[in-house]
Amino acid sequence: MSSSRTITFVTGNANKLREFTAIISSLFPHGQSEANPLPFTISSAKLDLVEIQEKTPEAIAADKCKRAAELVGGEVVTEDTCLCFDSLGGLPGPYIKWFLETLGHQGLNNLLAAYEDKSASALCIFAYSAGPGKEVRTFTGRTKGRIVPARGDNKFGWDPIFEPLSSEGNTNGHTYAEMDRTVKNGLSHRYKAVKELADFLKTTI
Ligand SMILES: O=c1nc[nH]c2c1ncn2[C@H]1C[C@H](O)[C@@H](COP(=O)(O)OP(=O)(O)OP(=O)(O)O)O1
Ligand SMILES: [Mg+2]
Repeated sequence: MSSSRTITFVTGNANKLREFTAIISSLFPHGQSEANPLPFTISSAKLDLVEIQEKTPEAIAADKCKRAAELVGGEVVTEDTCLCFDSLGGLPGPYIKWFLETLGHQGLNNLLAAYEDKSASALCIFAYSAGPGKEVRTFTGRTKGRIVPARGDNKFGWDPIFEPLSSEGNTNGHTYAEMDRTVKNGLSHRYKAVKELADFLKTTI
């Protein structure tokens, strides 16, 4: 496949795009050339797509991807991130964006004040479609951790309040926000989902 193949990542979130680009490049180390390690070009479209209200994140992700393919008229990926609190039966889940915007880091901690169990998981679902009307595939990654009072740089969403379990990798007890980018990008929910996506894309080259 020539490098004219373009996959468009449709997202309104610049941080997601930055992490996705870093992670997927690391997963195609022997692509076209050192300068362009990917066997396709990643482009991005900064569109804030409507997200339907559904219980399963896969259903939300698949619907968003289907509409992205129609808008772009070609090969697309979209991504949905959930933050699931075990004590709350998985909520806020796909609605974390609005909970974070409204409550902030302290308010999210407060939601768990009544519970001893602060465990949570970060869930990432990438969805891929080859084009308008084509089947949507989803790829899921989950990293387990717990919700803590904010620590580290406040640069990306709920990173300061999510401390991955030490069993997830070389965490040093750090929150996502306290980690070097390369450490987060080696153990994150996003890394695991992009790994699945990359394994699939390798079968399409
Ligand atoms: O690794 C992450 N570390 C910290 N926070 C994160 C991460 N990944 C997503 N987030 C935040 C962004 C948004 O507040 C919510 C997910 O909502 P979500 O709809 O998937 O993202 P979005 O609307 O910002 O971008 P998009 O246009 O791709 O839907 O969690
Ligand atoms: Mg969104």
